[in-house]
Amino acid sequence: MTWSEQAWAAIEPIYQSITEMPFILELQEGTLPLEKFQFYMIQDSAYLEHFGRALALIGARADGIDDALTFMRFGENAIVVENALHASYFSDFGISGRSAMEPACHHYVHYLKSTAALEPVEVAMAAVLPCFWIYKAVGDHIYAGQRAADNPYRRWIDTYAGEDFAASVQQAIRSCDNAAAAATEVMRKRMIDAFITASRLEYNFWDSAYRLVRW
Ligand SMILES: Cc1ncc(C[n+]2csc(CCO)c2C)c(N)n1
Repeated sequence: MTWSEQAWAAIEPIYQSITEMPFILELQEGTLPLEKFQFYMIQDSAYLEHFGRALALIGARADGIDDALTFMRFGENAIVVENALHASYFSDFGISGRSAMEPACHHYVHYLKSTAALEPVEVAMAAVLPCFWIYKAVGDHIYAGQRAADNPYRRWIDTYAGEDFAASVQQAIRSCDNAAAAATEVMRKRMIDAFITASRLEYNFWDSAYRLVRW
């Protein structure tokens, strides 16, 4: 079993719970209350900026030049996506300006940034992988199950079910598998633990948006 197969098996129950969350079900049906989507978008905008910084830091710390370039490009892309959000969704969904991070976003972002800065780089790579992989799986899941033709959240769904995104996800998985193959068993276990923690934080991010959890 490859490291990534092992990692996904470890978060399968978390992924299953994510697909059953009201936020995801209602996003798929197009019935998610606007206020909850707005909360999510505002928090995601802050998330993307800091996630981009964490990715760039992992790129700077990567052992090989290929991984350095891969993660620097991921970092750039996260900020480009953030800018695109501001340019399109924010006006479409009546959101303006930047907002402070609420607890779930704050926790997730700071977990990623401290891991990127202070943990071994392979652990940091594993910590950012759920962001790619869970979004891909959730995007495909929602895309396959959507019925409402006039879903107001359709563009969001299309973003993560697209081909370009699929290629990035494969690349992120490959980088982790390569790093794991060169690592000790203890390090591989630490990578799995980081992958599980970040997956829990993904769950929390959506759950807190649904419940509008503020400080
Ligand atoms: C909380 C949260 N987690 C993951 C993503 C997904 N995501 C954001 S940027 C990016 C690729 C970076 O190059 C991916 C996969 C998100 N939007 N919000």
